Amino acid sequence: MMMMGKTWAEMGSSIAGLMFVLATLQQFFPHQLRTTLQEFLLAKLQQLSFVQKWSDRMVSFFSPHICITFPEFCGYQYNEAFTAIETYLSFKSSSKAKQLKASLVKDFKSLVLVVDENDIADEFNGFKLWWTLSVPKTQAVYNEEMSYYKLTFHRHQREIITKQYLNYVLEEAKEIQARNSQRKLYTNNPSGSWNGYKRRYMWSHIVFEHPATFQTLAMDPKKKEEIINDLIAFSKGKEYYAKIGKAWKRGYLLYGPPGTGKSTMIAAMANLLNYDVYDLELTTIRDNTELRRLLMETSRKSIIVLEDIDCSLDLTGRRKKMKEKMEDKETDPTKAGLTENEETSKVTLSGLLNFIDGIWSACGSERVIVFTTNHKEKLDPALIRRGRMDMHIEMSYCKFEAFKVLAKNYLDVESHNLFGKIKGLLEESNMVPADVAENLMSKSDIKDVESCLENLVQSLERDIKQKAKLKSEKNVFRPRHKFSYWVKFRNKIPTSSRMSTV
Ligand SMILES: Nc1ncnc2c1ncn2[C@@H]1O[C@H](COP(=O)(O)OP(=O)(O)OP(=O)(O)O)[C@@H](O)[C@H]1O
Repeated sequence: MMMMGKTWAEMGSSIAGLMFVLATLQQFFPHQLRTTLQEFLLAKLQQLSFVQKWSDRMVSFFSPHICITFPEFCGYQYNEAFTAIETYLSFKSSSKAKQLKASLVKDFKSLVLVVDENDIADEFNGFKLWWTLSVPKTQAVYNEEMSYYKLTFHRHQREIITKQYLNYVLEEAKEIQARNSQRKLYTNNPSGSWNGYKRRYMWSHIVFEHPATFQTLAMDPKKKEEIINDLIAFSKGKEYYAKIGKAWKRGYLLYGPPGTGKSTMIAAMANLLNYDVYDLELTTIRDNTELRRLLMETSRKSIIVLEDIDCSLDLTGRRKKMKEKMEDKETDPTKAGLTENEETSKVTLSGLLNFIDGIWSACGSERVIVFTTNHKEKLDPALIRRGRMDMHIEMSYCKFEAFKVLAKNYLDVESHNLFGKIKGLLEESNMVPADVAENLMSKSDIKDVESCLENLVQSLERDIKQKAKLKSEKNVFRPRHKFSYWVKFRNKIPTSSRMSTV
């Protein structure tokens, strides 16, 4: 093998040498001589490449080993086999490895050691095999090179490795992932920051640790049950979606005033389904192509969230407004108050529609898409029609059933003599769960149920008074414009009774 390596190295340098001579010839020799010499050298070069190609084939023919590679990406899509192998190797071989990395999982309860080596040996049914991790050395712009795992084994074990060992690795990885399940919260990097790096940097992530569950979510219990059932049916619906010929994904539109629990609901969904969350910031995305690439790089079993969709992108009026702004400021984006990304973002409504249910959206499955908005009426109907956003969920003001959940969460009480009064006040007021929760939070370490509930009663009473005051102010006739009011008023007075000047 050593000899073979030496021969290859020599052959490689001969080829490089010939290439150099060819390049030099072009500069210094007369045309006639140059052509003859060039033809001669090219023929030599072809002979050498031919020999090298055949020597490669001979080596692979006589080598007793077979290699399988598992790249990090297949096209634009993340290769989940890569992650599975990474998980398997990290946890399996940590007892033998000499270099380890430590990290904490599950609320600092346990320390996990993972392998930090590029060559790992493994054994299966008494056979030896080797894994090698290859990582690109450069981070060039649009680097097509990517990380991959290479598995090498003896050709006699081909059947057992391809049919049994690889399945075993995937199953083990699943189990390890379930045991140490750490869900992730991803956010897309602004175009500018990922442009110069490898594709893997399109999303950044942290461990997702939001504690909200449907149990702690304050809302009408019937509505809550309906949503839970819908989510569970979706997560078990692989065969159903295949049977009806629909991509396995579902859209939810959460709408309602601020503080009604839309973000809390998303966290509860993720915790119920055990999915990762991708928080997509539309305003930093350059164009529809980038949007599609982001989608391609999400994993299955995930919730893709577009919060405050009406604010993130005014899909109809925004570009016009920007154009006006730019014209005002003589094409200087900074003077126009636009960020660099705003200036260049070209995500369109059709791009977004394609993202949700275009042909690309079917690549990768078991995905939930959630839009949130405070103003449903502002959204383009095409964006939220049934089929795209399958379920429209109104998150509303806190009523008694929702209050009971908050009282249980915050004060550990299920009944109290103030509950009756609170029920009545909640019916009359428009207080959002966030404000109710704020009142129920103890200001000291000791949970004083009585004073928390009293606080809430007072707040509700204030809220109702304010509501009544606003209503009465609205009812008073108020001209929109003082001048027009007086013109209107004057016109109502008969001409005869108006003062006239002679
Ligand atoms: N329905 C709810 N159940 C339980 N807690 C809630 C609920 N609504 C609000 N809260 C509490 O209020 C806080 C703010 O709520 P959240 O961010 O989920 O509201 P939101 O509707 O997403 O608001 P925004 O529209 O401003 O983003 C939460 O951290 C949570 O503690």
